Amino acid sequence: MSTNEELFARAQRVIPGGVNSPVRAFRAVGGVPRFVQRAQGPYFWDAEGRRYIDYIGSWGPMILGHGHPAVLAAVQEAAVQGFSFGAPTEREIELAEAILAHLPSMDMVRLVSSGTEAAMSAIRLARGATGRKKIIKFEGCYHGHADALLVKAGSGLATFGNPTSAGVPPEVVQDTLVLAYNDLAGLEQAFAEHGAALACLMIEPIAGNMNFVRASVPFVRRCRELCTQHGALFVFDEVMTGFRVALGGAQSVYAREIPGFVPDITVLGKVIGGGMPLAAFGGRRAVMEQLAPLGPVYQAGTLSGNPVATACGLATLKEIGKPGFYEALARRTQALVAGLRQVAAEEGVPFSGDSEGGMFGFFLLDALPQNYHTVMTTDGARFNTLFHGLLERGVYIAPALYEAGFVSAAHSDEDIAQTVDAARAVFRLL
Ligand SMILES: Cc1ncc(COP(=O)(O)O)c(CN[C@@H](CN)CCC(=O)O)c1O
Repeated sequence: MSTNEELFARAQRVIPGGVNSPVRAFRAVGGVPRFVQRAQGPYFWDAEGRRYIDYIGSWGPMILGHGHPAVLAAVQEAAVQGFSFGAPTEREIELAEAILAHLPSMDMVRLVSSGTEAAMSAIRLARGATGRKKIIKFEGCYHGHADALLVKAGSGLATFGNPTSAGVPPEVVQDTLVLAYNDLAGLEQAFAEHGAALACLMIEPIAGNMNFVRASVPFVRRCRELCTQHGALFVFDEVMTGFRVALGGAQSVYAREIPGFVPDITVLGKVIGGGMPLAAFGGRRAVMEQLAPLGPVYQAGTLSGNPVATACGLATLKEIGKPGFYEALARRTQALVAGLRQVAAEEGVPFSGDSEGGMFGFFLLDALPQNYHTVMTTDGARFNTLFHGLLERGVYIAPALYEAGFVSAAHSDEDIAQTVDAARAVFRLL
């Protein structure tokens, strides 16, 4: 049996950074990544046989926990029928219908293989449907690694972006405007100056890539109003929040406060694939029918709507659609955050936390941040001590202070209690 350290050394010889996605390398927190051997329910076991309570769950997809029997059976059955055809299947229709049943803002949906692909395609669709080039995104929101979205704020926030990655030519992001999250004044200014040229505004409604920051209701309402007024499409990136915070996604949470609220395009991923490579984007029929083969906006994918992935997603959606699922999940997630808040207070550690459905976040700050700048005032060294202290005690949270956490239906009250006890011991060290 190889140790995590041996596997990491071997991995780094053949895979850049030893990982296939950067956050897995523990570079923000230091130390050696845990190589997962197997997972079941709320747990995974690493290469050295150690068990962890898993609060990442593949960054959101594993809402049922690992190895749910009904999902496993559906995947096994689909695999026997065939891995991939490059031809239409009934199951893709079933999954599309299941998604649309819960998201009344969408008349049609296109299945793809990753959130990046879905977000990238949504941008192209918005540009094709409006005939406009400029887009708005927000600092701290992550929409995958498509070139036009790897951008940080320009010199002044309300200026067009600069690439955040080598290999992205400045001209590719020159039409991307990066604004401050929850900043109404900046939003008004951007639309006043650029409204007629805007194809879309894309936002993470609850920003899980800033740990857990909610767009305020007034801010979402104003985004909706300004997009409508200026003819720009309002794109909700619900790759993380879709079917995670509620059966109707974050858009259903905002619709409770903003009567009749709907985005124009929704980007989905993670939960709808149940842990397999599957994502989607959808919206009103008039917009979606701009897509090839019907319309002029090209978009394609060899493994789009993959028969095994769609079986996994369908079985997952069937389970989470059962009565009481989200109420129970939200209760347990709230209990986790409340427990952490309690022990942080007992140990005198600054703490603020929030959750919606099965998604949560917390900050070693006295108050919940409203934007990226405030999130990044967190004491990184203190977070890293917390991260490793929990890891040593068998609790696996995100290896970065700007990432969210996820509770599954498989996490028990005992798992939550064990996590809070571990946190109490670590808070004592901070
Ligand atoms: C709101 C949102 N939109 C798009 C994406 C990109 O999805 P993927 O291409 O990684 O499937 C993501 C991906 N989330 C990260 C977690 N912060 C995935 C983890 C990783 O990059 O390894 C997302 O959170």
